[in-house]
Amino acid sequence: MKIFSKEQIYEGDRLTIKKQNISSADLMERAGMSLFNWLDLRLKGAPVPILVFCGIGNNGGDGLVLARHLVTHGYNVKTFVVDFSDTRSQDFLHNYERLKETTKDWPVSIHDESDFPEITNKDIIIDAIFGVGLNRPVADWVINLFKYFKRAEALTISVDIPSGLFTDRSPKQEGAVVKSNFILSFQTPKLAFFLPGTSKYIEQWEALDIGIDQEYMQNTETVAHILGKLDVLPMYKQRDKFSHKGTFGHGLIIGGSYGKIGAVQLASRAVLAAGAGLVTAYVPTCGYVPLQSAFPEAMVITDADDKHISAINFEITPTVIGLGVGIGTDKKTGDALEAFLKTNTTPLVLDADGLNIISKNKNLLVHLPADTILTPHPKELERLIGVWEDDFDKLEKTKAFAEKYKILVLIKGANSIAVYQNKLYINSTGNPGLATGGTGDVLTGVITGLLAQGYSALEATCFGMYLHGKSADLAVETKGYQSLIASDVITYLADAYLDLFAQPAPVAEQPTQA
Ligand SMILES: NC(=O)C1=CN([C@@H]2O[C@H](COP(=O)(O)OP(=O)(O)OC[C@H]3O[C@@H](n4cnc5c(N)ncnc54)[C@H](OP(=O)(O)O)[C@@H]3O)[C@@H](O)[C@H]2O)[C@@H](O)CC1
Ligand SMILES: Nc1ncnc2c1ncn2[C@@H]1O[C@H](COP(=O)(O)OP(=O)(O)O)[C@@H](O)[C@H]1O
Ligand SMILES: [K+]
Repeated sequence: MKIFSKEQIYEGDRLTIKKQNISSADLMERAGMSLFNWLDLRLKGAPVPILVFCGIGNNGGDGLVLARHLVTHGYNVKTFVVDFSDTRSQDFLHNYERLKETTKDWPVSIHDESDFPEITNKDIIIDAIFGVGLNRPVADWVINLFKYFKRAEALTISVDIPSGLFTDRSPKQEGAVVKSNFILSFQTPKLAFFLPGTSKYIEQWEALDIGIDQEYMQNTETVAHILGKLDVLPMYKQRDKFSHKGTFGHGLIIGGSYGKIGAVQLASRAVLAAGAGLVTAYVPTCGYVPLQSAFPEAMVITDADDKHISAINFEITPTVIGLGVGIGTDKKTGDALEAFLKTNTTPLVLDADGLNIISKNKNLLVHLPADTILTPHPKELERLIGVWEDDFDKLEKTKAFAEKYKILVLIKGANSIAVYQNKLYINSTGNPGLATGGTGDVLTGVITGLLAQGYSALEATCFGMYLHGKSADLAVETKGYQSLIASDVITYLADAYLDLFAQPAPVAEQPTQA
């Protein structure tokens, strides 16, 4: 699913108005109506107090349309105008008048803290104060209103975007954003919903279709995408009846050091579980017995050194190499990696200490083959690209870094983001059960295994992080968040694959009356 920028959203509105020969007020009516339908379906006329807080722009206008429909359908509504500026939008004014014509209960203006109304935890707050038009820091008294909402512990539903959230930067002040329980976002979610610094203001979101021009939606290229099942399904490669293990490539995992051989075992098992035909592990000698005993499907090549990789030499011809899991940062290993990277041309996935070694010797970056995949968690990323101001800045810096070296960077996190050719691919699967040692090693293995089968770097990364997260989502159903361990993510990969083609369960038939 595409994530449109603020400029693209405004352009979509403009084009829709033109092509469908409607007014901007008509489009606002649709937006407000879609909010009403969503609420009405759930509330079914319940007399719960609904407090609609409107700004003075078009987000506020949407709130006024919603308020009007709630009034005409007999809901218990109170409307407030948060007067943060004198410049009201045309469509706000139009709907302000319409609401006044509909009810004697006119909107109440809020100018400062003394005007804050009483709110209880039984009420519903509709937050239609700021939308995507927010372009400067919010005034202190309005931030106090956001905090007042939070203290009230009422169910809070935001229109389009939680008020206070920018579309292109993080708010400077903690608490300067409405803490939403649910966001009803027009047509497309916003990038801020998925970034670690701003996602804390969001519990759930849903995109409401307001009939923005389909051709525009389809043909417009966006920087960011959120990856769901429908996005990764077309990447899936079917197996030919006459295929054999050679068809699916040979993954080589280079890594491990004394005490960290398990990382290589996890990554190598994941290579095969993702579907590669063969896997070989390249480890220090101490890894030989544990790997051969615990994992009979793998072939093992050992380094001359017992505890650390000291030279990377092998006679096989792997399709792809996954390098770095458990490898450590011993000086010998650093030298071995440098010598290897200067001659290697095989496609590469780099993770963990493999990345940390490169961070200390950035001259090595120019030796990475094009489309090398780097899989840093945020701390590893910082060592590679330096510090950033906020998540948006981090993404810009990562884009520039990936472009400079013609590589792909997968930033791991609750919503992992792949950065490639100036585009962002945001994963939608996964859960906090993955916050346990070794799950990153499994991810490296999955991506290596997919590359081995002929998936492109972008496909292997997107499909790999989707499957990895999906596997964890399915695993927690029986393992729970706390007990999930990295090996489970490998076990449940099978279910993640099967789930790609699972049909939705049929709606249970209603028993017919005799
Ligand atoms: N075609 C349509 O009608 C549709 C519209 N849609 C809806 O429109 C929403 C965007 O509306 P919007 O552009 O009017 O901006 P909105 O977010 O309401 O802000 C209002 C104004 O406040 C100002 N301002 C900004 N920051 C400020 C600050 N810190 N403190 C004080 N003032 C500040 C700034 O104006 P400025 O003062 O800069 O001139 C800004 O313009 C979108 O989210 C969606 O809900 C949908 O219904 C689809 C169809
Ligand atoms: N809260 C979370 N929600 C979803 N995924 C998570 C969460 N925490 C961690 N992950 C995922 O788990 C993996 C952890 O990787 P990493 O930090 O490298 O761990 P390790 O080095 O122990 O293998 C990444 O794929 C990351 O995206
Ligand atoms: K809002």
